Amino acid sequence: MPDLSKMRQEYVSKGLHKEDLEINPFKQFEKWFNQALEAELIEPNAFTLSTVGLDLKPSQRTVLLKMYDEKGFVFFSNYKSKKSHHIDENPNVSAHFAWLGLERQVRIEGKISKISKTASMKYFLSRPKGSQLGAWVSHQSQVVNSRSVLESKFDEMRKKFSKGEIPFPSFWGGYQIVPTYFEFWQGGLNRLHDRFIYELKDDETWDINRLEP
Ligand SMILES: Cc1cc2nc3c(=O)[nH]c(=O)nc-3n(C[C@H](O)[C@H](O)[C@H](O)COP(=O)(O)O)c2cc1C
Repeated sequence: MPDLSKMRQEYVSKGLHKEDLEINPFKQFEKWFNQALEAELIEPNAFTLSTVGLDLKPSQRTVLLKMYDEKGFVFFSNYKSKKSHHIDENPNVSAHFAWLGLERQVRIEGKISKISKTASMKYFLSRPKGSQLGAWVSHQSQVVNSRSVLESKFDEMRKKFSKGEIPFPSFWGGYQIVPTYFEFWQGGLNRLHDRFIYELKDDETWDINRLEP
């Protein structure tokens, strides 16, 4: 095994200052997201979604952000997957974007719910046919004996839906995370990183505070 204790990245960015922050965390997210795009980071819209079910055991997985606005952050998934079972049991989730090429991370916490069927359908219809069929094929998070089972099912579905549009699967759709908390982290020299949190207050404005690194 390589000596991991010697792996050390010095963070050299100019830091994050309170006066540079947007008052609105969605605007701050947008600013950083655009910079992640400009920096051509790999899949900047990929984030880690954490859920906790009734068994209180946390679980994480990567999903892709497909839309965001000041209402929340949207991704799509199978509504019968492990994440969905957790979400049915407990709507409190967290999202984590690691933009390491910019020495940044963003943490978001909030409540999640399904988006409307109409909005899910609209996105489903915009997907490539292969992805649409993939949604039909996968009983996401269930055990399958072999890859060939999936490939045969894919062929079966392709034949079944060869004419016209592929119908919308009722067990698939979008989720929206509505944040109550954001943290923007910027790596700093000598491990003195900059961390700013935004917490939603009762009057719908956001409290901004710096955290120790
Ligand atoms: C880069 C990347 C992007 C992914 N995007 C999604 C996604 O948008 N939606 C999704 O359901 N799964 C996505 N996955 C797969 C999930 O990480 C996960 O394997 C799957 O959703 C099942 O998770 P669960 O068993 O916890 O429900 C992605 C995986 C990777 C590595």
